[in-house]
Amino acid sequence: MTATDVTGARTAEAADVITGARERIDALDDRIIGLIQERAAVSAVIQEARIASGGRRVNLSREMEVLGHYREALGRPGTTLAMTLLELCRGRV
Ligand SMILES: C=C(O[C@@H]1C=C(C(=O)O)C=C[C@H]1O)C(=O)O
Repeated sequence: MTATDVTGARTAEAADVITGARERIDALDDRIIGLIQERAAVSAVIQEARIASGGRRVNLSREMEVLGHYREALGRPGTTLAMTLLELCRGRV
């Protein structure tokens, strides 16, 4: 397969731009995944402390704050993203 095949570009110049930009996206995705894993670890500390104190794993008022934060920054899809993040961090409710 040629670079143009793989990228969908019709010229070698466009294929070069796409290949370089895809490398940056892959690096960004690795960082995003690392940040999500770090978030989940911090979230687990909070959840374990609350459960050990006799409380519940989930705190809905805090989750509303998190959802609002993402919605304000990213619009409607931000809410969907935040819901997925919450599920990754505390499991399904
Ligand atoms: C981390 C917490 O516990 C749970 C997980 C949350 C999260 O990952 O952001 C938010 C609320 C809670 O359901 C918290 O209360 O802050």
